[in-house]
Amino acid sequence: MNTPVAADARVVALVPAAGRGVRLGAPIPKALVPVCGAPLLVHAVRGLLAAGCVDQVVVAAPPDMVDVVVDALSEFGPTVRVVPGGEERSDSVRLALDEAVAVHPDTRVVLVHDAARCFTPPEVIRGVVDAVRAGAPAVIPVLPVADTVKQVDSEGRVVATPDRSRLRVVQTPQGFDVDLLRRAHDQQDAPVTDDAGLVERLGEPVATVAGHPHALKITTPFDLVVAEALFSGAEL
Ligand SMILES: Nc1ccn([C@@H]2O[C@H](COP(=O)(O)OP(=O)(O)OP(=O)(O)O)[C@@H](O)[C@H]2O)c(=O)n1
Ligand SMILES: C[C@](O)(CO)[C@H](O)COP(=O)(O)O
Repeated sequence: MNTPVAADARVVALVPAAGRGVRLGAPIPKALVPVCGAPLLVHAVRGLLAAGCVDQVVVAAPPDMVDVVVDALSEFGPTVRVVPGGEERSDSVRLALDEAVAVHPDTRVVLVHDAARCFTPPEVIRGVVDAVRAGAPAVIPVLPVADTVKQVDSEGRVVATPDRSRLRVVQTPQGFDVDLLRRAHDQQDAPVTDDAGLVERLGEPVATVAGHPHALKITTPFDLVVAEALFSGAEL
């Protein structure tokens, strides 16, 4: 554990939103696709700020659509900055981190939150921030696995059945001590699907807190239907 972070230390949320959304198959980048009356990205930023523990948001936008994203987020004013994203998700995170640290060198806690998890409940966001503030250098929200999971080989043949009680599904936001996240990204040597994965490669501990089914990642058209059904009546 690190020393607890001062209660007034700056918390910045990085929002990678530069993906194309190939699996969703929409004609525009996924972060700009409307759901429940607003683009995914707008819901995601609104949710972060509504949690009451995030001081600044830095969004990584599709590089050819920075102006459109700035426009879509204009309601939030200077609390939200937009930078061009990169080729891979981790590139987008690194570029947003560069911006956050350049603009606010006093940042201590960094969240990394998928635009695609746009209905993440505030208690999940607060749970992650509280755990980092308490001294955990890396924190991820997780859910237990409901199905049996098999490991297969390249031909699709089952090679193992991992013990389900030790498996977790990982969500965002993932929270980090800023220096650890910087170090993890500076030393990235192979592709990775989440930021905690980079921290694990450094041999540093990653703590877990409770995730929530509503923090689902909108990935496919089915997920969009689920999100509309779950949240269209909600006050967003
Ligand atoms: N180069 C990239 C790729 C992804 N992301 C972001 O990372 C988050 C999680 O990625 P995912 O849900 O896989 O989005 P896409 O990469 O857009 O989806 P797909 O893989 O279907 O194209 C999304 O908010 C996405 O916008 C990003 O900022 N930069
Ligand atoms: C970061 C993440 O949401 C944790 O589950 C996930 O790994 C992102 O994966 P994607 O393929 O970039 O959506």
